[in-house]
Amino acid sequence: MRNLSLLTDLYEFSMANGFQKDMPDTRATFDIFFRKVPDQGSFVIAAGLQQIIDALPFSFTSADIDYFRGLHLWDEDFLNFLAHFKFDCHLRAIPEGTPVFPRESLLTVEGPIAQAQLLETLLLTILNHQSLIATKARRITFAAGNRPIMEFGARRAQGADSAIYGARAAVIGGAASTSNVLAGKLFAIPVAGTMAHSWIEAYPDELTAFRQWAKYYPDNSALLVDTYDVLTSGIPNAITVFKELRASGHEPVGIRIDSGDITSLSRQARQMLDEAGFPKAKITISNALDENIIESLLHQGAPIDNFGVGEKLITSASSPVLSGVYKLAAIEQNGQLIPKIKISDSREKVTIPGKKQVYRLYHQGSHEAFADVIALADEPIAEQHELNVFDSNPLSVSKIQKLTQFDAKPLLKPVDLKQKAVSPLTIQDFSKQCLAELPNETKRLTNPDTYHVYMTTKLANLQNELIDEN
Ligand SMILES: Nc1ncnc2c1ncn2[C@@H]1O[C@H](COP(=O)(O)OP(=O)(O)OP(=O)(O)O)[C@@H](O)[C@H]1O
Ligand SMILES: O=P(O)(O)OC[C@H]1O[C@H](OP(=O)(O)OP(=O)(O)O)[C@H](O)[C@@H]1O
Ligand SMILES: O=C(O)c1cccnc1
Repeated sequence: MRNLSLLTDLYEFSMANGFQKDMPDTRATFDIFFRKVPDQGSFVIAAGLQQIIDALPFSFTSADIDYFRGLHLWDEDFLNFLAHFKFDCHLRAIPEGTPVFPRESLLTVEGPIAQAQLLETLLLTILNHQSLIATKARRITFAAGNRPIMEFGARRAQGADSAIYGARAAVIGGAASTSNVLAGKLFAIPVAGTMAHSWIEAYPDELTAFRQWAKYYPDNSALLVDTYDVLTSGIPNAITVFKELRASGHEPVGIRIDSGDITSLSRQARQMLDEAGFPKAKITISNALDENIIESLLHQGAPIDNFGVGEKLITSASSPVLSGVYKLAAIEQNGQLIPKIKISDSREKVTIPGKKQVYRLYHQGSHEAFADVIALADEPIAEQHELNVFDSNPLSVSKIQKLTQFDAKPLLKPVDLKQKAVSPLTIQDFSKQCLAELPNETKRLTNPDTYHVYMTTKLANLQNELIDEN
């Protein structure tokens, strides 16, 4: 495992140095949340917690300390603190795969303020990346209906980490497999693939190339049919080889089309394969696909069985940033909890103070979620029969609402840093169950209905008091 303890911004160390001198006994609570959902969707799929767990507890080696000393920024007292501190931060997090909404804490850190501050950048880089890609993958898998998505993005990912952890996140978000072998090995994800154009180009002709492939992989014969001409060369040659395969006792897998007008090519390919006696041969499509193209292709009636999706998924190309932030919510001094707020001219940027819990609210006795509510951690929400709340969106009309006949499930759970990793496919299943609980209209790809995130009146009052005080 790599040591990522230095993967942080310099200012975190500069602040930690001052905190350690001015308030060594102060504990702090920080929240991670985001304000906007990529692609104007309504939810984000939380992902990345396992890699945060893998990176903790963090500590510094003597080589790190020597490096810090060479920066000439901090005194020996602080270097000594960095060399010897005992990690004492406690994390609570919403489990990976859960759909989460703006302003909700996905993860909270409670610990000595200097240590908790040092975690900001590392935690954000992991959660922002994986949650972004899991969310994009979920959009793409929704568009594809029940057709499997193969994640093909490694070559176009922004570097090795994005390829590896992006593949993990893509599976959490719904991809069935990855072509990325390292991700397959590291995370026990199914690996899958076809062939590249180089295979066909390397042989004297397309038919020979297909025959050679069928010889080595008689049961994995997904032939790439667009190197020369799909309809006059690729499909007829594939059909010839499929007949030979069948004669030798093997059933062909299918074809992949990677260019041209996919609707007309897949339609004609389907007809040719059916007429040749191969109605079960699958048609796989790739070529800069995303959720919009996939939705359009299926709307046009293209008979596609599988999708290979690379660059637009692994980079979340249409919306490449999830701006999760790490904000101080409270400090604890001399046994007293003091809620903290960040005020801004922009209403959207005013933070929600205090140590909090996030609840998913269900219609009583059902699995139908209708809203979330952010509460102070010590409010007994689950036991209440009636709840007065405000919309947590500072841009909505601030009107009190009375909620009744609900069941409330707390989402933030204590994180065990020793917990064993579970497979991304298991997390995908969990994610699907959580998504099934949400109202359908909030899951539309375009203009989804808002899923309300409320805050309790107690929390809203606290926020208003702190705004008035500051
Ligand atoms: N029927 C269709 N409806 C909507 N989008 C399509 C359709 N057919 C293809 N596309 C998409 O249009 C884009 C076409 O891109 P491009 O022009 O690069 O492809 P191409 O020239 O056919 O292939 P290449 O350049 O890879 O040889 C791709 O994103 C592809 O997925
Ligand atoms: O388009 P993506 O969604 O990223 O899917 C992966 C792409 O990677 C391969 O292309 P390759 O690198 O061979 O280049 P190409 O675009 O010329 O086919 C493959 O043929 C797909 O087109
Ligand atoms: O296996 C494939 O077909 C594949 C893998 C990566 C990128 N493009 C295609």
